[in-house]
Order: sequence, then structure tokens, then C-alpha cells
Amino acid sequence: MNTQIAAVVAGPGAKGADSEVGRLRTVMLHRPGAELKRLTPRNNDALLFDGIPWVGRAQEEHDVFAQTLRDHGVEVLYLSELLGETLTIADARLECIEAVLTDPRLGDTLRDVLRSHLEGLHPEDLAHTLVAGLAHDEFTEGRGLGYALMKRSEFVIDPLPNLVFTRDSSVWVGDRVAISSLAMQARMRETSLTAAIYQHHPRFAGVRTVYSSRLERLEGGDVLLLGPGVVAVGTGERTTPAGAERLARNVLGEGLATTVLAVPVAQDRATMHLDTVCTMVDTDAVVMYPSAAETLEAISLRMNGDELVVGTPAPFLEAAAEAMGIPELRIIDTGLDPVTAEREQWDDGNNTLAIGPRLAVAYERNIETNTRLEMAGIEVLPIPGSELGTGRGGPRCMSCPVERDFLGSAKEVATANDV
Ligand SMILES: NC(=O)NCCC[C@H](N)C(=O)O
Repeated sequence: MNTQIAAVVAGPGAKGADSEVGRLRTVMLHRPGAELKRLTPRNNDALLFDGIPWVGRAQEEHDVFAQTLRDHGVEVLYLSELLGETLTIADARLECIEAVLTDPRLGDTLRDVLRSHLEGLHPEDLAHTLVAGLAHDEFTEGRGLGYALMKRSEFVIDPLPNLVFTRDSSVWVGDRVAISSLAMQARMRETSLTAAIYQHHPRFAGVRTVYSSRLERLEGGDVLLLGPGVVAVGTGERTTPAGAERLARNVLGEGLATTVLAVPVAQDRATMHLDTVCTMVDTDAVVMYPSAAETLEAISLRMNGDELVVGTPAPFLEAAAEAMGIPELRIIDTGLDPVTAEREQWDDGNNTLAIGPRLAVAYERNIETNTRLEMAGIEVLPIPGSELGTGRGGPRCMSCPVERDFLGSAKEVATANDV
């Protein structure tokens, strides 16, 4: 175990998180809005939705989620409000507008008129347009061949319906924020918004980043803070091995962790991120899709001086327990038959958001999984998700914890494991 680790800054009021289960203090959500109204049967696949949500009901469901968090003392920050405030700052406006204009489909003529249009918008209207997109017919000033040949159903600026999954576009590791590098075309522009918020909004003044969207592919849904100093990173289509290795180099190099576990995840629609099959519900327990529990492996990444040492594959639960310095990483035994397990995994039954140890928000529809969690002593706070679920993400996907109580420091963990 590498003991040359700087202590994670975990002072009172520190932002960030060193676990999945420390008491949740502040979270960033995005209340879905006009961007969901852009979804049609023609574009929903490309926009990564499995259906056409009833938008008003999705908003009601999301409001229940936010209120459940508030009722448990969690401060809820809304991404669009932060974005509107951020876009009062000239540099932030430029960066977000530039991210739109880099779209190679535009062509110079359309790009120029679009630039002038966006530059003229009030910050809140600009925030709205950056999130909801701009349809061909809404942009009456449109010019150029790109615009002339665009179908009426197409967008000059694509909407961002997956912004609701705030987990994926940024993730905190210790007191640093990682701006992710989203893999799918439909989501790439999301990080121009989160990057601008973290860089320019006064709420985050002085916060340092540990990853940027210019680096290799990395999505927050793949990053699990197993415990102080131990980070698991799912790898596959969304987070590439190169992205996991880059994150490992950065967090290990900065003393934010002692071990990173790379965890290859089977690449199916239902299992696009590590958090679709496994989330933590206690300091030493996960709720996990049974078939993943049998098959997941982990490869440890540690630093030896300047060298990144790559271990050999080992069963995930064993490798995690060893890195965490605990006898066992428990799985809540859901004991479900394979069909029920598959149905509830599809509906994000394993994608819980812990508000603290043994207290987790979960979709109410996953009755069997939730019952087993309760039987195992995990208090479940059920929320509706029939419409939200069409985007294929649950409470963890829909939340970016900005501040949790720290459970410890990397230095303490390193010391404890060395004894
Ligand atoms: N962490 C997550 O699993 N997030 C859910 C992302 C769902 C979104 N429709 C996507 O395909 O990226």
C-alpha cells in the first residue's frame, strides 16, 4: 500500500465527497423541462431515451425526488439556475456559445447568424436555449446552405434531454471536481455547461478540477467512491480504459485516493454504467444486480513513485474489500429470481442514492428489490419514476452530490491498512 499520500482536505464545510454514503448535504439536480418536449419517436433513440416521456408527469416525479431530499436536510441546487447565474459572466457566455458553434454541421454562414443570435440573448434565455436547443423553425434568422437543407424536424442546436442525469456530467472525488468527457454525441455538449458553472459561478470559487472534458472518455455514472481513498471506475463504451487510467493517474497523483479499481462492465443498454448494476447503501454494503455480482472483476491501479502499477483481474467484491481495508463488501441479498431481477435492474432498482448510511432513495416501482433492502435494514425513501425512467436512469444517475460529510481521509485509510 502506498503511504506517500497527501491527506484529503476534509475540513468543516469542505465541498466534495469521499464516499457514496457520507451524510448528503448538497446535491445538484436538473429539473427536466422543455428539452424533454423535443423527444419524438424519430429522434428518441439518437437522444438516448427509450420512450417519449409525459413531460408534466416527469416534472412532478422529479419534484418529489427533490422534496424528498430537502425533507432530509439536503440542499438542492438546480443546474439551470446555476447556469442562468453563470451566464451573466462574459467569459462563461463565450465558452458556452463557442461549444455550440463548434458543431461542424453548421457551416460559416449559419454559424455567424447563430453567434449573433446567442450573443444577444438575456442570460436566462441563453440558458434555456442551451438546454432546450433550437429547432429549425424557431430560428427564423437562419441562413446558409446548412440551414436551407436542414429538415424542419431538425435542430440548429440539439437539445440536451439527458442533462437530468447530472451524475454523468461531473463527479466529485475528494475536494476536487472532475468534469467528465461524455462519450455519446447526444450528450457531449453537457459538459460545456457544467464546466462553465464550476469555473465561473461564485458558489464554486476556488474549487479545483481533477479532470477535464478534453481528456479521454469518462462518465460520472461509472465512478463509485467506495470509501475514503478507494475509487471504482467502470470501463466500457462510456468510460474507456484510457479514461479510467487517466482518472487514476490524476486522483492518485493528487493524493485523492490510494487505489483505483478499473471494473469492466458488460456493454448493454441496461448496463451502460457501473452505477446501473451496483450502488452503495452502507459503508460496507452494496445493492447489486445478481448476475453482475457473479461476474464483475476489478483491476487495481496504484502508484509506485511516478509509475502506475496495474494489477491483475480479481473478483470485484474481493478486490474492493481489500482496497477498502474491510473484511467484506456485503451485497444486500435481494434473492430475486432472474426474471424479476432483470426487470427491476432495467428499471434502475440497483441505482439508489444514499442520503447517509442505510438510508437511500429508490424508485418505488422496484418493489421486490426495495422490500429486500428494507429487510436488510436499509431505509428506502421511495419516489415515483415511471416517466423519468424512460431516460434509463434512477436516483443516483439524477444526482450529483456536491457535498457529503467526509468519512475519513486517504492518509488515515493508508495508515489503517498498513497496520
Ligand atoms: N449514470 C447513469 O446510468 N446515467 C443514466 C444515463 C442515461 C442516458 N439516457 C444515457 O444513455 O446516457
